[in-house]
Amino acid sequence: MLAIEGVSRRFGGKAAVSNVNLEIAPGAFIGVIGRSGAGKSTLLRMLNRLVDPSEGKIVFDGVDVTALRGQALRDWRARCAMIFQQFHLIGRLDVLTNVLMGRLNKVSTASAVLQLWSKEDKALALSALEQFDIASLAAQRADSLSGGQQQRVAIARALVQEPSIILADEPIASLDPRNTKVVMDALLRINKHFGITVICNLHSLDLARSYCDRLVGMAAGQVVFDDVPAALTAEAARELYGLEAGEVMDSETEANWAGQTSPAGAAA
Ligand SMILES: Nc1ncnc2c1ncn2[C@@H]1O[C@H](COP(=O)(O)OP(=O)(O)OP(=O)(O)O)[C@@H](O)[C@H]1O
Repeated sequence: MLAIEGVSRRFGGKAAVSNVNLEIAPGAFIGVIGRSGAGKSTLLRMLNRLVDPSEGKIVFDGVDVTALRGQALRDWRARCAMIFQQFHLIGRLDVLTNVLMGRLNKVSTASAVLQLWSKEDKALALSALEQFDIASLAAQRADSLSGGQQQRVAIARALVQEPSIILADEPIASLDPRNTKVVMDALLRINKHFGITVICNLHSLDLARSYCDRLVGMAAGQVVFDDVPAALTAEAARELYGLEAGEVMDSETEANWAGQTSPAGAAA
């Protein structure tokens, strides 16, 4: 169980996240939604300690992760893998080596520096690529891949960390609709097949409703909605997004929502 207890983060005098309290059960697929600047990225970054809270605690299975230092903090970051909008691969290295970077925390410093990967690590990395139908790209330079392929490599790299949680910060923001579906399906597969908790910031409400089993809506740093997707009515979404509502839900979407009681369209 991941518990976020009274967590806030200020930058200067400005509160980016204010007194957030959430309990997240293992195996959940959570969509964090809300308008630009609502505090979604800051919340995710605090979970794996890229940003430290100004107040409050984050507790995972009884351990206060906000207090971790040194190797214990590195272990937590490996258990709480992060996927970014811009993939963060090393372009000049081949795909397999990029995935193996996810094993860095599991090997000795000497092996890591010399990139002496064991057969087992290589097999694991290849198998992760196979999960997402990109094993044939293993020897290619990462920067020769399409955006959707690069994001799948980033997801494979996260998977070989053997994480308990995957944090995805707008993972499809720079992808076209076809690659968006491929990448969201990959996250759903990780969630359903491996039981890994996924917490995903999403701009598109349709995707959030289709793929997630719980939506956390943020506004001005606070959680203002926390429920199953079917509970997010068009009216609640308009309140959440204010002037941005037109961008994230068109009139056709609103009409669909009116009669919809359960999420649809996601591939298992
Ligand atoms: N490192 C920082 N220094 C100063 N202010 C910051 C920093 N990071 C975030 N903020 C501010 O905190 C607020 C929340 O930002 P955050 O990026 O968490 O929002 P978001 O909901 O993820 O937005 P978006 O959807 O646009 O990415 C914003 O006002 C932002 O300008």
